Amino acid sequence: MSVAVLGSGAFGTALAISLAGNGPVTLWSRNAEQARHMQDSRENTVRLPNVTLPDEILVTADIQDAVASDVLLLAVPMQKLRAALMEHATVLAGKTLVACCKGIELSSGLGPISVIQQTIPDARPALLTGPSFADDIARGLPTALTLACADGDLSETLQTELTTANLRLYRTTDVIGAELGGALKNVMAIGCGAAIGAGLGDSARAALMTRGFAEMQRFALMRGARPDTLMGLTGLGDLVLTCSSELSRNYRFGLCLGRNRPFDSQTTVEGVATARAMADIAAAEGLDMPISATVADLSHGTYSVPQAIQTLLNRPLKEE
Ligand SMILES: NC(=O)C1=CN([C@@H]2O[C@H](COP(=O)(O)OP(=O)(O)OC[C@H]3O[C@@H](n4cnc5c(N)ncnc54)[C@H](O)[C@@H]3O)[C@@H](O)[C@H]2O)C=CC1
Ligand SMILES: O=C(CO)COP(=O)(O)O
Repeated sequence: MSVAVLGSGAFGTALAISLAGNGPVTLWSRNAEQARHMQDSRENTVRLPNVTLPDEILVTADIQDAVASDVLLLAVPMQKLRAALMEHATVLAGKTLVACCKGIELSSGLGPISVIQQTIPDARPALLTGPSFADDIARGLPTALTLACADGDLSETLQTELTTANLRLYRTTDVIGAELGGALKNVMAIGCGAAIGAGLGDSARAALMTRGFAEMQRFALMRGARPDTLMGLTGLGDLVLTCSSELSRNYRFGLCLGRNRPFDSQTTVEGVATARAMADIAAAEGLDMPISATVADLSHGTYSVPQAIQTLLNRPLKEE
């Protein structure tokens, strides 16, 4: 089964490198100059520097090269997924499309699988998610991920085909749970980064992770996820990783908020839009999600860090 990756950012490049151990991989970039540079220099100097691209990777800006493959991995940010799909809707029709993004689309409140279903109705959608830094994958370090697909047979095929020497895939048919585990942990990572950045300490971070996880589960159950899915790699696993490592961009964004320092606006921080989407949906559904709402206000500049702390500490006392 041949594989192509659409999107040559940090994650797309890392996945292509790992998959190259299984055979030829096509890595598609929307930027022709960048594709040429990567193909010649054998490096993604912008998003994943200091890692050599194996010879098995063809980097191209020609979408026809990519859609010749059996499976297409979509490694673009969540808020860009719909535009990317719509731009190439004709050639993506009927394809197996594996979203690799983590987030909720702000304009629709939908996750990646639903966005694929809306834009390419006859595609076969799946999702690859879970705790993994692009840098770790690219360097060949061991990583375990979740492959989610509502079609059990396709799920097994993709699990086999996309497992590599350092990527171990677990499968699930709970696509809603898998989508939300990956999306919502980014919101909590921002909150934890802000707490550490503001000097609130590790105990505060543990409280935010635990109560944040309760919000993630509440939200996921409301949207129809299976109760145990978020206990796995896509929920708890990814929450632990991103709330405790400075390799996480969401966590680093939070650190900057907590320290009242600027953050590079070119860096992908999925949790900002997802926090807003999550807080808005929760409010509409009457769901109690104080940490998510606070992170949304903090990320969008409505709250200062001291205001956020006061808001959370002054809430009425309740049972755990
Ligand atoms: N970097 C990481 O360690 C991991 C990232 N992810 C997820 O992967 C997704 C992508 O993240 P990164 O690759 O890290 O981001 P990135 O910022 O490094 O790269 C994003 C890429 O998407 C491309 N892109 C943006 N809009 C596009 C469009 N309309 N059409 C085609 N290409 C477009 C950009 O040119 C860029 O190459 C995110 O949802 C992220 O949460 C998941 C796991 C790990
Ligand atoms: O999703 C990730 C790790 O699983 C990457 O996290 P960031 O997007 O915060 O860097």
